[in-house]
Amino acid sequence: MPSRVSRAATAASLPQRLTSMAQLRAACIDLPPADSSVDAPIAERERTLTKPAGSLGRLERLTAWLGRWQGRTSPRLDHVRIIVFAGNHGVVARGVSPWPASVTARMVENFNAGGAAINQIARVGGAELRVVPLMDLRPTTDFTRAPAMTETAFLDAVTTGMESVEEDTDLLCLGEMGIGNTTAASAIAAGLLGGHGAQWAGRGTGLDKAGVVHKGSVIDQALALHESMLDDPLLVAQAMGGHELAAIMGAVLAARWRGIPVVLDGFVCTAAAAPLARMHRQGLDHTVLSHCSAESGHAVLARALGLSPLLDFGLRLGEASGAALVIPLLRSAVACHNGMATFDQTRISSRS
Ligand SMILES: Cc1cc2ncn([C@H]3O[C@H](COP(=O)(O)O)[C@@H](O)[C@H]3O)c2cc1C
Ligand SMILES: O=C(O)c1cccnc1
Repeated sequence: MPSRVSRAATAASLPQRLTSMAQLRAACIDLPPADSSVDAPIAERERTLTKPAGSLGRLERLTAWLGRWQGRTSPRLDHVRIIVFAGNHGVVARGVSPWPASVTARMVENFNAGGAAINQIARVGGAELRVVPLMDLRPTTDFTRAPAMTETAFLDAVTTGMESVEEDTDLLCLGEMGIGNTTAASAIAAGLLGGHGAQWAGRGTGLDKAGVVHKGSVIDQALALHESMLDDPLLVAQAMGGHELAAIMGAVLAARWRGIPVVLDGFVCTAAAAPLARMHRQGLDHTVLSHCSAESGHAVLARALGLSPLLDFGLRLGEASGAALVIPLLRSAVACHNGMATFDQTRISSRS
């Protein structure tokens, strides 16, 4: 049975540190598949458990998903890790967020002091939380004037994301903090999927109607400036993304190579990972989407990527808060699969 051992062997072909776009491109295209040998044993055990067949609905599908990406017939959630990547955005100078860029650093302090929403939800989910600030929170270039990142800065950020994924992780929940990053996320979505800024711009942290219109026009300026890059998903991420978004992409990619299932957070996190789905049709198959964000555009983006959100709670925070919120659901799925009695162990049978 292909197991964690052979997966460790494939991980060796993911470069430790990216030094060229060609290397990154190859890692995005030549992806390891799921371990489908665990599908039959998991389905077989599911059939024997003391419940009507299929009655745990999506929980059963989540168990099967965890098993095939972990390469385990009995999926485990012993080491659940949350990473929040933080970065700043030059495009904030264009007035696209009601909050100043300095809030990014203040929120990193808040995460480290345990005072943010994600700290509370992570504790409830029994998950370890790590916060990774990118480039000492130096902002990207305003992408209405030039590419957000040089190739080197982009590859460094992707590499940091890759390096942040610890090998012994059973489930990785990803999120971000970065004032202005809903503008970057909208620009990436527009760059990858088409459409004008107005179709992708949302309220973010609380813009009014006029603010959203302005944000849409800022995105249109970026799309016009970087038009020649729009047919290359990685260049879209470099030109209009951000450091923390590139790191999320790197972490999702590294998790794929290391046999680690991933929970994506809201609109920003989904947009950050989206280039991987454009590089490879199954590029996000090892991920689930925690929720549908209230940020307009997320439902459309999720549908276009073939992701079906687990929750619809009106969340619009980021910070991996939605991703962390579904950890108890996944723990419940695994607990049922691994812990329930089988019909053979009980006196329950389908005939009287
Ligand atoms: C206090 C505070 C805490 C946050 N936690 C996440 N975000 C969220 O809001 C930001 C994106 O929204 P925009 O593009 O409108 O700036 C990101 O940092 C995101 O994680 C926050 C925003 C604020 C203000
Ligand atoms: O859905 C998100 O990721 C989101 C929405 C609003 C603000 N920050 C993040």
